[in-house]
Order: sequence, then C-alpha cells, then structure tokens
Amino acid sequence: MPEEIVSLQAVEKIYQTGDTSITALASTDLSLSSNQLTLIMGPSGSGKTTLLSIVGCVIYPTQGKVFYKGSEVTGLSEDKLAEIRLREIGFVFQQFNLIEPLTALENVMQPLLLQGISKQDAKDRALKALEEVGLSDRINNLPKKLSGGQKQRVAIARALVTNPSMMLCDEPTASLDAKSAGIIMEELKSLASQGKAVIIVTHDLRLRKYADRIIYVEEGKVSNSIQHEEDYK
Ligand SMILES: Nc1ncnc2c1ncn2[C@@H]1O[C@H](COP(=O)(O)OP(=O)(O)OP(=O)(O)O)[C@@H](O)[C@H]1O
Repeated sequence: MPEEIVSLQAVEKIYQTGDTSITALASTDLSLSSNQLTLIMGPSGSGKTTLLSIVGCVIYPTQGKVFYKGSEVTGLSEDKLAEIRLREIGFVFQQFNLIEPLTALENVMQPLLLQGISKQDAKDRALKALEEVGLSDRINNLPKKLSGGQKQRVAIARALVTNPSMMLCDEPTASLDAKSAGIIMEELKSLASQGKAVIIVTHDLRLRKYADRIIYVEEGKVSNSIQHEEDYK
C-alpha cells in the first residue's frame, strides 16, 4: 500500500538577488508516496529543480512546512538535513557524478562508508546493488570504461545501496540514447513497484508512459492535472 513519504504544506521559495526577487515556487501543497513513479515536467525555468531540491531536503523553503515521513524537517539544522539525505534519499543526476578514479564497486560502496559501515559489509551490499541493476560483470571497471547507460546504472546502484525510501532523479535520461533511457526507466519503475517513491524531473516526453503520476510546474505553480499533456506533445 502506498504510504506518504514527503508532504509540502503551503511551501514557497523566493530567491532574492539584489533588488529583484524571483518566486521560483508559489505556495504549494503536495504529497508524494511510496510505490509511485512521479514525473515533474514543465518548461525551462519553471521551478522543477527548486521543487525537487525542497523535496530532497537540499534547500529550505522561504515559507511553509515540509514533512518527511510525518515529521517536520523545515526547522532542522543543515547537519540534520544532511543526515536525512544520506540515510533516506537516493539522488541520481544527468551527468552521473561518479568518482572517476574509483571502480564501479568502489563508487557504490561510498555512501555506506560515509555512514560508517564496515568495508566488508559495504562491499557485500554494493555487490548486491550492482547485481540488481544488472552490472555484476562490470564491478571492477572504472567509469571511463563504461557506456553512458552503464554509468547511470552504477549511479542508480549507488543511490539505492543505502535502501532509501525515496529516489530523486534530475534528468536521468537526458545524456542517454533511447535504448539506454528505456533500461534506466524500467529499473526506476521496478524500484517504485518494490516500494520506493521515485521522483523524476524531466523534459523527455517519452518518459510519460512510465509515470504513475505527472506533476506539471509552470511559472512556479504546481498542478497535478494530466490534462495539460496535449500541450507538451
Ligand atoms: N539560487 C538561485 N538564485 C536565484 N534564482 C534562482 C536560483 N535557482 C533558481 N533560480 C530561479 O528560479 C526559477 C526556477 O528555477 P529552477 O532551476 O527551479 O527551474 P527548472 O524548471 O528546474 O529549470 P530547467 O528546466 O531549465 O532546469 C528560475 O527563474 C531561476 O532563474
């Protein structure tokens, strides 16, 4: 059964630069649940990354409250938020962000080592995560010896190795060909069906077929309706 992972109550984000203030996100109420793959779509500059960053406890809203699994996180210190990110949230980015001098296995072990888990346990769990994304035969490869799709699968393994409740993905398929993008989306869809909340910011209209839910952001305003779908064809 889907459970609420994150909820936003009257959340607003205003960026102040000099005399100008930009409302990146207008007052927003939103609830994101486990077992769901949610796409966040909308034009460039509309506020998608801002929304993802607030959901991911990366930035604080200017107004409103954010709850993670029912507890308010808006008033927490930077350190506490970092701890929530490390333990509860997996991040996947367009450019993979792998550490180049480390092998696939070592990259996936990193979040566990940061959590203070022993090297042997970290290795066992990283091997499992790499197996889950179908990369058991590439564990000793350096990132430069992997294709784009394989790099993104290592990045997904690194994001899921801590068993997070939520995976946040910023344009995860934008650097990939159609076939690799399909493999990545199948992987993310499968993680959602296993119980994670998977949230994906994308411009890629082909991804809509994988979505349980599509959220549109336009000029900082969030709407849940998929009636706008035609506008984005
Ligand atoms: N740190 C910041 N300081 C000032 N303004 C910002 C900052 N970050 C974002 N903005 C502004 O807030 C608005 C929303 O930006 P955001 O990056 O959330 O949009 P986006 O929908 O993710 O865009 P894109 O699809 O191009 O990545 C934009 O007008 C942007 O210029």
